[in-house]
Amino acid sequence: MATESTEKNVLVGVIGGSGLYHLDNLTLIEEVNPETPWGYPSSSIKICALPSGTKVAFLARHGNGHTLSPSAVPSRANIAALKSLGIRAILAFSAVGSLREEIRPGDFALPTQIIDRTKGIRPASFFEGTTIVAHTAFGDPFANKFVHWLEDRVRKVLEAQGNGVKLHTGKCIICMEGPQFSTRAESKMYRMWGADLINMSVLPEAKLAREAELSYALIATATDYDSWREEEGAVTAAEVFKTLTTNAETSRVVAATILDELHSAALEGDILTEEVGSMKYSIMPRSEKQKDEDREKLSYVLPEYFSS
Ligand SMILES: CSC[C@H]1O[C@H](OP(=O)(O)O)[C@H](O)[C@@H]1O
Ligand SMILES: Nc1ncnc2[nH]cnc12
Repeated sequence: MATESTEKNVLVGVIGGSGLYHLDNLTLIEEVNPETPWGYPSSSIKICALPSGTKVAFLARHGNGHTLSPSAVPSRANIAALKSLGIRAILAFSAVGSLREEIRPGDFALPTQIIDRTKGIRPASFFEGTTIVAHTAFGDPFANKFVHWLEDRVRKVLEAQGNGVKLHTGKCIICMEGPQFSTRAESKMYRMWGADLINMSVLPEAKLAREAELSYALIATATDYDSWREEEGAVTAAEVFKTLTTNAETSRVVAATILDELHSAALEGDILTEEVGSMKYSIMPRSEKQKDEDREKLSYVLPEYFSS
């Protein structure tokens, strides 16, 4: 399926979260809406050109017009559709709550760890429902080299902007089911567990990107302090919305500054090859009990292993 890729030469996909429904300074080339074996993505994917001519793909996680709740985001279709376009790296954005005093609303963070508090209602594997079993390594849930590559670049952009937005690195994000926010007790418990940030969207997105052998990193943009601060009101959507617009503007500046270089890095393959080949020993060996139709389905995301 990665055949369209080199023709289109779109190597970097951006997933926009709450508040981030488009990027700046892009010329729309075409909108595509691939039907994958897991259905259609959240919205059509916009293939756009940066001022340099470099192409990137943009997908709004909750759909255009934010019609999909976090539990209803068709993450398998999203990741499969991006892979089918030839994407190698996904830069995802997310509005998150902060579980630490020093991560202030308006700050950005690059998490390196995840705690899963989703409730098992989101399909979280391409192998689910097939006769093929795979156990994907997920100890380092984000693409280490990619995250490291982003650190200096994102920090520089934020410093140059001069609005005092800080970048926090090496943080742990907890992904809850939602759509309701956490109770105060849960919020405090997550802090005790060592979580620094909270959202409702990084899973199963990150797991599926890894299964599809795509490099995935998340820029977490803090909107609130969740509900752990004794003297303060618990988080509300109204509070989140207050910071969402400014965070989205800053995210667009970050994207506009780094996407060209990210495309070059993906082309050269130096930082974004870590995940390629990672599924080779995760998939149980071929057996006659595996159904051909399942192999065919999986060839959409992993043609390297399942194309006959
Ligand atoms: C709008 S508040 C909760 C909502 O915001 C985040 O969305 P995203 O990660 O797509 O930016 C969070 O994960 C929740 O889905
Ligand atoms: N406090 C919070 N909890 C979960 N997801 C969020 N997204 C933004 N703020 C959040």
